[in-house]
Amino acid sequence: MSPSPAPLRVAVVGAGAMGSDHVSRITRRISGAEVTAVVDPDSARATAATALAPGSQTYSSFEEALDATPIDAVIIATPGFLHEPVILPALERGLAILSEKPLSDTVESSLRIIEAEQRLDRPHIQVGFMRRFDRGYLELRELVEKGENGALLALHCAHRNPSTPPNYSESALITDSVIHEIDIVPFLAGEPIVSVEVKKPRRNSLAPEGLVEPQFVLFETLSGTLAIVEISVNIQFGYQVTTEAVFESGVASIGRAETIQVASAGTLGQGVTPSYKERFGAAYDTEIQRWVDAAARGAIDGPSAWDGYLASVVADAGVLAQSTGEKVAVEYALEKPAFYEAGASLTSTGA
Ligand SMILES: NC(=O)C1=CN([C@@H]2O[C@H](COP(=O)(O)OP(=O)(O)OC[C@H]3O[C@@H](n4cnc5c(N)ncnc54)[C@H](O)[C@@H]3O)[C@@H](O)[C@H]2O)C=CC1
Ligand SMILES: O=C1[C@@H](O)[C@H](O)[C@@H](O)[C@H](O)[C@H]1O
Repeated sequence: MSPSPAPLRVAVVGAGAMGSDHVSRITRRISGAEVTAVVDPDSARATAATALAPGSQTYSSFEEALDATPIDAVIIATPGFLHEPVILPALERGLAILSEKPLSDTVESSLRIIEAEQRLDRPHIQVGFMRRFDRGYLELRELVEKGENGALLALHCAHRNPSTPPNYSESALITDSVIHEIDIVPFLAGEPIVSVEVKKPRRNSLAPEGLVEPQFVLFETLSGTLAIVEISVNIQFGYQVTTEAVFESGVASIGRAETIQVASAGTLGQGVTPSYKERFGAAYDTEIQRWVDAAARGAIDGPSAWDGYLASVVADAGVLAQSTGEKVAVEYALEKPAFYEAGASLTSTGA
């Protein structure tokens, strides 16, 4: 029997909500990888996360970790505007990279990242659009592809968070939250988003002062499928992400039955997941396992930096639509480079 390959040595950069969740995931549920470095300038957070991964060390910067210990791969879980300063040195060293969504906070930064990546021999960056690994979304996409119910006409999407973290701004509704629908709508429809419009109903008085939400974001795809997204981020009751798809001869819905339904004492009840960690727990596990397995063979297996770039272009248009109230056309300045075509089983969105 040949010996099993050495585990992938992973640095997790950013040990907040998502980073510490990934540390725990890799340690407990993922095979073929181990967390060897946790990077966070907040030493209490770094220390708490290393406690989840026996043998890992804390570092206050990515550079310090790179100098101190061998690293094969990096998970980037800092706020979006801090992804590029980690991605660029990681690319220079040829590391496998899992960047949490968004790829970066601006189109310009996303462009710099894809330019730098294309200097390498193949894609190294996978973006954390985990919905592409969620069973419900995958089944819905299969239904669209089979075409048995006719063409996909429309998507009703609800994206509901119980509350917002500090410093959550109006543009974050698009760049931090709806960015998931910006990725998943083309994934389901098989074609790119071409316009975006934002409408604002009566404001939720439970939202922090100055935050105007909920909002309704209307996307149109190339052949005219409409996706309407309700984004509510202080809805209190729990975390809920649902989609109803309207076909020519049928409807399909996902996301309403993540927990057991109980009929008792004259009521029919069902729990609601408290956060994204429970709602998408299985999807994150699959995403990270497939990223690790792909890294071992020198590949990615999921949304690429190109998908991250496309999402940043749509998000930009969405933020403009928030302020103008007008329909904004999405202009993609680049054609998809051949570099991003090869071996990308989950990356094709037709753009
Ligand atoms: N895929 C998903 O469903 C989710 C993805 N995310 C994404 O994960 C990323 C992190 O978000 P959260 O964990 O919610 O944020 P967070 O605020 O909880 O954690 C961010 C951490 O980064 C650390 N940090 C700041 N500067 C740093 C630096 N230079 N080097 C290393 N660490 C640094 C902070 O001290 C903090 O501990 C974001 O990109 C976010 O969009 C977040 C939640 C869910
Ligand atoms: O990515 C996530 C958060 O950053 C974002 O703030 C939430 O709105 C999303 O539901 C969650 O999946």
